[in-house]
Amino acid sequence: MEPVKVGILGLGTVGAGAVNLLARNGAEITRRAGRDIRFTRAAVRDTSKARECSTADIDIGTDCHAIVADPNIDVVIELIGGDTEAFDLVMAAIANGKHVVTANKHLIALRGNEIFAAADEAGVVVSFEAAVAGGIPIIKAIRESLAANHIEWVAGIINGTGNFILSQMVFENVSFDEALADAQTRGFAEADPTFDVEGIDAAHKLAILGSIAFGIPLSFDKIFTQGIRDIDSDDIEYCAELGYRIKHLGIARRQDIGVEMRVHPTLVSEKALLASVEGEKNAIMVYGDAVGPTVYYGAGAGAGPTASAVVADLIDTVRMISVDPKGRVPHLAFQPDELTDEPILGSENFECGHYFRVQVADQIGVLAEITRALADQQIGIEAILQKDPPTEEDDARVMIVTKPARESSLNKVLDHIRALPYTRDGIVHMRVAQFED
Ligand SMILES: NC(=O)c1ccc[n+]([C@@H]2O[C@H](COP(=O)([O-])OP(=O)(O)OC[C@H]3O[C@@H](n4cnc5c(N)ncnc54)[C@H](O)[C@@H]3O)[C@@H](O)[C@H]2O)c1
Ligand SMILES: N[C@@H](CCO)C(=O)O
Ligand code: NA
Repeated sequence: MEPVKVGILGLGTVGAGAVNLLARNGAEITRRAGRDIRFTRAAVRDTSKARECSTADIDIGTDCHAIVADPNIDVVIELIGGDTEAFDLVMAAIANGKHVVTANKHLIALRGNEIFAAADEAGVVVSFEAAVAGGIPIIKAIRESLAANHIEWVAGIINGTGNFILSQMVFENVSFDEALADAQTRGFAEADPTFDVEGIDAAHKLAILGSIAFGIPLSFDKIFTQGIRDIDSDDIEYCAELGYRIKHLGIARRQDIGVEMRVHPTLVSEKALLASVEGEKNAIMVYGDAVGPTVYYGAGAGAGPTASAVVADLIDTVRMISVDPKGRVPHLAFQPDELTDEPILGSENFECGHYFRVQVADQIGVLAEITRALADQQIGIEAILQKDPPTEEDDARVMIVTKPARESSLNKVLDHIRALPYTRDGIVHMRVAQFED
């Protein structure tokens, strides 16, 4: 049989990784796919630039549009990133009847609904395993292996750069900016690293996870998103004393009234599995009603791990080229006409434990006032810690971890505390993970 001919858009970290991987494992990949796979064309910005892969057998040019229009190309791999040019190219590839593999979570999170509708219409497949948690097979796990479950929640560390920075701050005493620069040098960070530190990249990935877990359309713009920039090293210390690590998590969770979709710094019990995930590693927990909690751990970024997912998608694509489109795994796990518009809840409806730090004048009765405010809202206390602040010696810092409570109730407590005469400005609030593993 003729080899499957593949065109690659972009030969950066992931593109070069994919070329190297196919070159290294080509014979074994053919045994799995049932056909030879060849990278025949690639488009790059600068043809004179040295590449991290051999390009001897690849026809290299600068015109992505020529590749997506080439009748000799069966599959297009999009690895240029972004949601503008990449969108036009993916849509053109689909219109030309080509299957597409992409690692671009930004593109899928923002434009996936349109892309999948066009792909279904054209009878082609758009695969995106590499887009969420790089090499960890989380898309396949949720879409296929857990397909019999009612999925109740998904929670995970889904940005390697952010987790790397937090690990460096805790264990190496490195500053935020130094750790970020290190992550950039190592090739984990996005082209625009604010996507990593402000939680946007994690929100892109959570949009995809929530959609395939719950059967809802991609809803990136409704995700509550906070990054890691404002995490204070004092809170890292206090939380450690209380038995928690601060991790940046993406959480998608069902409630009776809708779906929570949130990305934020989260206190995780130091005994929980996610607490021990360090550096650029990712880990995702998925809770299905039949299977219970499951965990997926591994490299969420980098050339080799991401290429692992890209090439696996390519093999899957080759295997199903001859399959009736109606018999293929649906792009968003549920049949396209079975997606439901469940409400995505605002933060006032989040239900979880809460951590807050308040600085007060150190007077008799202050702590009693704070705990009374919590009791008035029926919020239980999990732990309390009191410390002297680094400077103002007549003040005290009080840190409280609550039992799970609706955030609107917690906000009433914080408003009450803020209005007390002895409360200083700047209450710190973070949410606490409440899942068991
Ligand atoms: N690096 C990772 O660890 C990782 C992991 C998962 C997903 N991703 C995603 O994979 C994609 C690629 O990431 P990367 O790390 O390889 O980025 P990269 O910056 O290393 O490579 C992208 C390449 O595309 C080229 N390019 C951009 N526009 C082009 C155009 N119009 N024509 C030709 N070439 C063009 C750039 O010059 C660059 O060489 C992104 O969507 C990224 O979010 C990356
Ligand atoms: N910048 C991303 C790359 C993988 O998607 C991260 O750090 O997780
Ligand atoms: Na993946």
